[in-house]
Amino acid sequence: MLDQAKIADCWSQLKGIAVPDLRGLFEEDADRLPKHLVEESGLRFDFSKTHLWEASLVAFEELAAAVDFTGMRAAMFAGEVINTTEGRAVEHTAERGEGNAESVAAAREHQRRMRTLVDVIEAGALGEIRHILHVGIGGSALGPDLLVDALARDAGRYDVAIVSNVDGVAIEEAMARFDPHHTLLVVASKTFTTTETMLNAASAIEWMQEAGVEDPYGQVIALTASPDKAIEWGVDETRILGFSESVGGRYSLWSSIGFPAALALGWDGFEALLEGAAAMDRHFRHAPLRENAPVRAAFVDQFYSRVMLCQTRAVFAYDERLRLLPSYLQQLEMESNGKSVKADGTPTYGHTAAITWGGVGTDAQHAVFQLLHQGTHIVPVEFIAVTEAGDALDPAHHQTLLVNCFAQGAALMQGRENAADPARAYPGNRPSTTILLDALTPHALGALIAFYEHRTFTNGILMQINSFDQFGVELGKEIARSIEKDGARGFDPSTMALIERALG
Ligand SMILES: O=P(O)(O)OC[C@H]1O[C@](O)(CO)[C@@H](O)[C@@H]1O
Repeated sequence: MLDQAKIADCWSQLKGIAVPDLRGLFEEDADRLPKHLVEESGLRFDFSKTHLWEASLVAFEELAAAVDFTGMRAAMFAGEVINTTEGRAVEHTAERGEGNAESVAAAREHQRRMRTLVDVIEAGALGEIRHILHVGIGGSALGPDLLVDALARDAGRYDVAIVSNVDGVAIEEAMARFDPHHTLLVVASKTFTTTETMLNAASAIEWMQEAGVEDPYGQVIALTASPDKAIEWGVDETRILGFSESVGGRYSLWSSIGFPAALALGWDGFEALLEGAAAMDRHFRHAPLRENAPVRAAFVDQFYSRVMLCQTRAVFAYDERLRLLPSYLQQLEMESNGKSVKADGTPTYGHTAAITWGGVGTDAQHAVFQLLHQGTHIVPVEFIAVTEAGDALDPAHHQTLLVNCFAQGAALMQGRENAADPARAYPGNRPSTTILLDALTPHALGALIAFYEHRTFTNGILMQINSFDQFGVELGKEIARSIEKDGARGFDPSTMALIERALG
């Protein structure tokens, strides 16, 4: 049983600590930078431009002890049922070889089948496959999409489209591009019941049938934790790649849900991704809290969200290959921690997940950075950049990209006074974190994504939230089903009028 009075005391203590000026923090402590840097797996996490200092770190360490952070972390890796509202263990790390032995062995067996299928497809056993049409949504799309877009854009192995939206415009675009005779249809759904995915999958089958593909179901691979449902739908058992129920949707890119990435990258690339994540798992498990990147990042998140009452956090990838990272993080962070009750069902203290938003640099500089520099909201910013260029053009491109990234962090902190012309003054003292990757390899991206997963989990623990359920998405789905079934009956006048006007 946690001591709630002690936890409340920790929060009061955190709120009572003076918030120093960022510029002053550097002036007062010549060693500030090394004290607020963590290096792991070719990733450098620079937390020095945030307002945390010795007193706040000590207070967060006390909070971590009060909420039994180490106990919760050990329970996750041991495969205990920490997703209590759904009665499940949380075992995405087993996919990377870190977890209880039985779950790791089960994950390895799933991976063995996945690898075989990658080889079989490469060998042409399913015909000449040129295109991969992956249909899935949420965690069954965002992760694979990020991986393929970041790592396989030049791999040239297959042309991959990840289609999620139920709006037919989305799948039509892929259909226009692909030849149905040479397309592998990958249906990704943990539950194999999600409306959007099942509708898109059915339309893809129709598209193949209309084009005269003899056996469209012979070109289907199902990625799911519900194999019975996939069989019922028409997929042959040999082409179903399973994964465990204890791997959550938004944590599932390491499992068979990552299949299109394994195809596009090749198995070695996919394995390197898993190894990078495993390296971050070990770091998260064993590094002391002060030197632990996901933990330090969660301290920063909690500080801005609950102490400074910032409602959002912004993530800017200064690398075109990571342009999908902000949307991936939106699901990971907001679906995990956007809750109002603690794991025990009682109301939470203060804000929970910040609203994650962002974009790519340098584009965002010419759009939203005005608000970051001079607006009234304080937004903790996260910059992600990569030392090694992703392009082969004039090095000026990459140099300009990096220079701009670092300049923005400096400008946010430094500010500039201008008493004579307030419109041109910058308050400064605005926080940012910078994550710098040596190179965007599968290993490094695996480590980066695992870092975000563990940071999200740590945030959940510090807030005493169960980060692994998502009941908030259910009500809207239920109402949609009821409208489909019964039409505009029994709703408020606004909803009924909309239904009648648009749907008749
Ligand atoms: O993989 P499935 O079962 O189709 O679910 C897709 C997504 O839907 C959600 O359940 C939310 O509606 C996500 O958590 C999940 O990633």
